[in-house]
Amino acid sequence: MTNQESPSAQARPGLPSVSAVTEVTRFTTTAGHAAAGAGRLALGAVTGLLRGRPPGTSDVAHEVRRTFEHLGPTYVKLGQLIASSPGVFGNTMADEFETLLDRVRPADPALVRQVFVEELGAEPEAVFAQFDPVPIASASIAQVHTATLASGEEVVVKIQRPGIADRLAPDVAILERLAGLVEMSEYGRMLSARHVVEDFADGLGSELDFRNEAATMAEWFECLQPGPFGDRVRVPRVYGELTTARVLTMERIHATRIDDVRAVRAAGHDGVALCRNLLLSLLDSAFHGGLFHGDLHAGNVLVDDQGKLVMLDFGIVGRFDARTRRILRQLVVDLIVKQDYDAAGRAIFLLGAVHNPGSTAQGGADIEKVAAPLSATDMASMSYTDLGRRLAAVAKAHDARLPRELVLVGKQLLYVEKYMKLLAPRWKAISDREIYGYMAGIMKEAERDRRGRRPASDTTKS
Ligand SMILES: Nc1ncnc2c1ncn2[C@@H]1O[C@H](COP(=O)(O)OP(=O)(O)OP(=O)(O)O)[C@@H](O)[C@H]1O
Repeated sequence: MTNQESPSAQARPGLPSVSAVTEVTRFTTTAGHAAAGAGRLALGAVTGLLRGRPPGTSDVAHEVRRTFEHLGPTYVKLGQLIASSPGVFGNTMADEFETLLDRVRPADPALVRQVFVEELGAEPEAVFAQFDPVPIASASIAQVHTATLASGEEVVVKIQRPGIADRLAPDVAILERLAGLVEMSEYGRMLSARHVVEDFADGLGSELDFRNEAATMAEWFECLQPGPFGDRVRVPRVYGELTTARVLTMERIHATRIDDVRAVRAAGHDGVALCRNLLLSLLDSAFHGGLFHGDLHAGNVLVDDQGKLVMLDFGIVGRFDARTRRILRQLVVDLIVKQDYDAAGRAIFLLGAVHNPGSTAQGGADIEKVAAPLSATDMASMSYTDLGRRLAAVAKAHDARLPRELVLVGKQLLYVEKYMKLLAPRWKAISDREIYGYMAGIMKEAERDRRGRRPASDTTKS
């Protein structure tokens, strides 16, 4: 989209002030981004969103979505978060951004083919018995083609978008500057926007090498196997000999997206069981495996015909070392079970989130104000947006910045919240027997940690 095609930001209701847009645009131009003109509307909208004024009309949402798509992978990822968080960004935006989950405009077919040949040394038709040049899905980093092996097995071939590494570098420069602006807000400061962008940049190299993704898929699956949820999840089988830095060949999964409520119900799956399994596998991989999926948007969470969750796209993951896991276990017990908010304040301090020494004394009382009302509610009906606002106020008072991994877990909980509202709106997670049992187990481990014994279920080392 050219700038002339873009509607003027001033003319649209619900968009941020002209000065905010100009301010952000100045940064995009300084960073030398090729699409800086087209970025004005998108970044203006982001500024509006951060100020709590999301575009409310569908035509504005449509323009912003098109601009995000045009601007490339980083903005597509941001758009995927918007699509999956109607509670934060509103239904109009979430619905419009839906296509960014897996229906982004495909890249030039000749260039895609060139990537494949550079990686595997032959044309796709020479490698596979059948290869479909029209992708079945196309998202931020890659597009996905179906193929059949000579043995007859159906596979998908994930091919990296051509030239993506070159497009990401200027995006990061813009995001770094934008993060500086975002940190002027309470929310942005608490979420350590600059650290999030730094980590994002650090992680890009790894995400762009699909061999890392293949290894992480196996590691994630293995880390859940010792626990009770290992047989409720799946990852596609990877074909190592047909996988390189920019091509990932794996088993083709025939399954339903978790947010396709009608299809999930028609297949006879239990919405409560699916949400419970997703939540518990997230908690168990984080608490015990030390490795959790960091991008649970609906394009990446499928339900197979057995009712198992099939997780795709391990490009973004979070990791907790053994010490952090111990502190988190203690934090859960202090907050949810004992409601000992002073101890919770100390745990948050230990996580490195609080930078203002001496602030922990008041911390317990402040945490109580945020956490106490939660014990009377449940996860499905709780508003994470309200919770976020209350947390931001406390964080401001204590100069707290959440570690990147906690921000990432929080983002996954927003996704889980969305699926709960769709599939199990009346389910009370807090009084669910299995979740209660799981939490009781965490409590016992925290007690063992406290006595200095290493819990048997700690499956990874720090
Ligand atoms: N093994 C598979 N079987 C069937 N479909 C798949 C498989 N892997 C990926 N897909 C489809 O391709 C889409 C994009 O794949 P993937 O999420 O791995 O790409 P990406 O570019 O890394 O995406 P993202 O923007 O989420 O990071 C998925 O949402 C899914 O629809």
